[in-house]
Amino acid sequence: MEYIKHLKKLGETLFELLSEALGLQPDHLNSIGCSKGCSIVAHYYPPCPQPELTLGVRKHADAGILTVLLQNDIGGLQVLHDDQWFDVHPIRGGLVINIGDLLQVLSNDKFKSVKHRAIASHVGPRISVPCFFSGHASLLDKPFGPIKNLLSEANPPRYKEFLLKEYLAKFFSSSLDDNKLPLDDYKQ
Ligand SMILES: O=C(O)CCC(=O)C(=O)O
Ligand SMILES: [Fe+2]
Repeated sequence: MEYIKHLKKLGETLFELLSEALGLQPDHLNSIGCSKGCSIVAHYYPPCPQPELTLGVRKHADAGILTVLLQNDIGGLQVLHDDQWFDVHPIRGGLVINIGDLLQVLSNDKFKSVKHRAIASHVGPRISVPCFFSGHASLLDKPFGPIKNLLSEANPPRYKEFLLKEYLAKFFSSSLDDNKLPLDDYKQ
């Protein structure tokens, strides 16, 4: 599909920029497989007669590395900042880029994953199409943790190394209980 081809190119460019922002060589994040493993999901939120009683998608941060989200013009996506929810107003032709938990780990907390949710609405349908970059499949079996070039005595690792397949299993079995996040087990 044409859109996927463009997404892959966009992903590579974003990871180049993010590498530079971390003070790394521009190809660093691409070279460790960050722009691979891209999966696309389509959400369809029908109009809701009682939106105050429910949510479209509950509060969460994306489990992967980076998310590129396309949405139609209905709106409903909100991000949490300083304990307040802010609407992410749709911009025609615009894409929303979200940092995921795994980029938070790779960057040793320099980049923070963003908590977000989708609220329900009387109007609709709302359609959103996130593309999740979760990394090359070969990353699944190797120890995963903050990028070593970023670490120093002044910037010690904030996470111990873990296996991605264990982390992903934890993420997908996590409950609605917000008090414990899948990454908490690896913080140090
Ligand atoms: O529908 C949206 O805008 C958000 C969907 C989402 O957060 C997700 O699929 O992870
Ligand atoms: Fe999400």
